[in-house]
Amino acid sequence: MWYTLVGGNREVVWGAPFSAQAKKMLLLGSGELGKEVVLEAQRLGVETIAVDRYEHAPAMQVAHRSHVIDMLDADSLKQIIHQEKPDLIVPEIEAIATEALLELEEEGYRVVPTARAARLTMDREGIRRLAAEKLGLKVADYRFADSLEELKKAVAVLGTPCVVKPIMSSSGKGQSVCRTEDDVEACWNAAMEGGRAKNSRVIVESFVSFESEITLLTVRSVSGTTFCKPIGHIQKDGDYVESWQPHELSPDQWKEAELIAKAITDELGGYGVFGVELFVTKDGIIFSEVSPRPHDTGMVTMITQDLSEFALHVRAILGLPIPSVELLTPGASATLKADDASTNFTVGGIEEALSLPRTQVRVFGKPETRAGRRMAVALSADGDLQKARNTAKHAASLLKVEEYDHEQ
Ligand SMILES: Nc1ncnc2c1ncn2[C@@H]1O[C@H](COP(=O)(O)OP(=O)(O)OP(=O)(O)O)[C@@H](O)[C@H]1O
Ligand SMILES: NCC(=O)N[C@@H]1O[C@H](COP(=O)([O-])[O-])[C@@H](O)[C@H]1O
Ligand SMILES: [Mg+2]
Repeated sequence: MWYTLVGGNREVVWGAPFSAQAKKMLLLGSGELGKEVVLEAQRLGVETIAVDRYEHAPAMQVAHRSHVIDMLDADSLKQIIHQEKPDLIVPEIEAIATEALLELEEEGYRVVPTARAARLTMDREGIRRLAAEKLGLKVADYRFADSLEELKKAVAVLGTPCVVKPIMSSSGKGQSVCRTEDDVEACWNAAMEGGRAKNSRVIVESFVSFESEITLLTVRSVSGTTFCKPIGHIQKDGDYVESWQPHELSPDQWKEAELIAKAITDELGGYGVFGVELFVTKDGIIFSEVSPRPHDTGMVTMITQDLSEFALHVRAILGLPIPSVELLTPGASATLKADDASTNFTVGGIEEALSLPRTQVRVFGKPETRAGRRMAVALSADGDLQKARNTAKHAASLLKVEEYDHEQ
């Protein structure tokens, strides 16, 4: 190994990709968020390896190389890590055999932000018990259930409406609102069909009537803890459709939100971006969940901040300083989702969307659609936040996923 040390530390010196001195970053999960992480890592000359459960995932299309494995299988995960020997293992989704990450960390591998954080946030039970029972953060009342019978009992205790979610899922998959006791069975079935892992445990939460919901991006780096301006968002069927930054909070709300975000991220530890999801209610701020990685609603930072959440994540995990984060303009994002499953489709309307002022699009390049699958996002900036939101929504509405017609 060869190092130049000019007042820096060894960890932040690296050679060219593919060389023996390269800094190697391996992503577990290669969706739209990972794609941006890879691009930012490459800007700093890092060698990138993308891993996911299917071929041609978005981050694989921009990484130096890729592997397709079952990331829920501990042996496959360990095998690929031992083969690649990355300097950094970067979980990009929850559904990973996190017990393998704990072992790999013991062996000396660096897991971002830590293997324990990946473990605790991989299922809703770990993070919920930590937040509510260890840290005493305000959360919606909750119960866990392993069968339809247990779910019926839990709903009877919590009352309706309540929200039923598989303990391991994301982007709202398998989540449903139980409005009356007659809905319980349908909610149970939805959770069994929609969860990411073969696990029949669910969480049921009292429904929170929030005024708004926000993501507080919190960055832990060598420079300390930094908060981005709050991101407001709207979710449909448990998945985000629109986000904007900044979301106005009163000074008291801001203070409470920061305290919660600091408490949970300090507890999880390590370096990186965390997406702290909070409900803003008349009676204060309620903790919902946290991603120990960039957040989908945070894609808006690609147009609002000097350093996007992806650039921040990469800097933080590489041990580089983050002296400040600037919000350059108010802005908004809106998503394009597919209506049906297809392997033979086109994404159109890009020209029309880009004819709107201060608007950009990101087309993720996913090889297949599914009903409700996020395929692209529109980003708009404007000094007037409401205008930015309207433009982003308009741009997203112009984007279309269509079945490819051979006859045309
Ligand atoms: N207890 C609740 N009360 C009211 N709304 C809720 C509750 N839990 C979840 N929601 C709504 O559903 C959305 C998704 O829930 P949650 O974040 O728990 O799911 P997720 O599948 O982890 O989503 P993601 O992966 O996108 O963060 C929330 O942002 C919120 O809009
Ligand atoms: N809310 C979490 C989230 O947005 N995660 C992002 O979606 C991808 C999975 O998408 P897919 O289900 O379309 O493959 C993940 O890989 C990640 O980039
Ligand atoms: Mg969420």
